Amino acid sequence: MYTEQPRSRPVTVSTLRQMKANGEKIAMLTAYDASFAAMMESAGVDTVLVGDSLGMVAQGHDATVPVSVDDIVYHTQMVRRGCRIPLLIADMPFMSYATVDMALRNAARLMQEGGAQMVKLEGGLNVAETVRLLAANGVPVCAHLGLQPQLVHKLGGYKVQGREEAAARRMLDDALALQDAGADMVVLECIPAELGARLTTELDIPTIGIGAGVDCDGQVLVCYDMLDITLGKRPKFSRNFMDGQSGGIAGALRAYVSAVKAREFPAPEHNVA
Ligand SMILES: Nc1nc(=O)c2c([nH]1)NC[C@@H]1CN(c3ccc(C(=O)N[C@@H](CCC(=O)O)C(=O)O)cc3)CN21
Ligand SMILES: CC(C)C(=O)C(=O)O
Ligand SMILES: [Mg+2]
Repeated sequence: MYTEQPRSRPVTVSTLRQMKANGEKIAMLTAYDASFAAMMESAGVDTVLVGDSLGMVAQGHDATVPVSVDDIVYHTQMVRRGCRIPLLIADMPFMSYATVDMALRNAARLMQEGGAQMVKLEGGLNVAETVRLLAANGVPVCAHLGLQPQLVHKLGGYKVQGREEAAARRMLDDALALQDAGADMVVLECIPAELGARLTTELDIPTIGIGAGVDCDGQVLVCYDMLDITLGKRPKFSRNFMDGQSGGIAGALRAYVSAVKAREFPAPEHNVA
């Protein structure tokens, strides 16, 4: 069991860099309201993401596409009131960074109105210039490669990415371009574990995996999946942390943090390819 003392100081971008350097795994979860955020803080979660997955698990849509900037601002405000220690990241929704001007304006809203400390956006080379301008304006940025759920209507479904060597190489180029543009972190979603390991070795910035193998610098899950309250099917890469422990939701959150820190999650059965 993870028995470190709870943190007394807020997690920053440099804390996360230091964790990568020290080989301490980063535990991230999504949160959409103050109560869950507070429980995550108590459980030792390092960083909390107000994900656009809220469009699916909270709003009941079958994609993240309908989520608006107003929605993310509203949920980020709620999460902000629940926790002070974890680094607070807000997803930029579909079409909210279609132009650099829009990206700057909407990132400003997530930080100034929502209280986010970092914004996350999906894409590779196509968003590198956007990332560069955000970074130049003091906006910490988390990139998001592999499966990009906002592209579901182009992809035709939620599928594993980077299986072929050519696609893996393109993803590596994308990741290096994003890092060069000033990204502080990158989420890797639904890719072979070997590719997650390769990207983690090649990059100086921390990698956070979701269905990307145990060798990423950290892990993230949609909290509804790990608490087994997801509407419909839970992705194969998730695990029900309510199982095998008697501490309720607080226990499940602690079990997740502990399993990530101990490299026990994800296990080979959670690998996607
Ligand atoms: N509840 C929930 N969990 C998530 O992880 C999540 C969301 N919602 N919404 C936004 C995106 C969409 N994501 C998804 C959604 C579905 C699969 C999925 O069904 N994957 C298949 C394997 C993929 C394949 O067939 O190649 C699976 O069985 O897990 C994966 C990621 C990840 N994110
Ligand atoms: C699954 C994570 C990485 C995400 O982007 C979300 O929750 O929206
Ligand atoms: Mg998202």
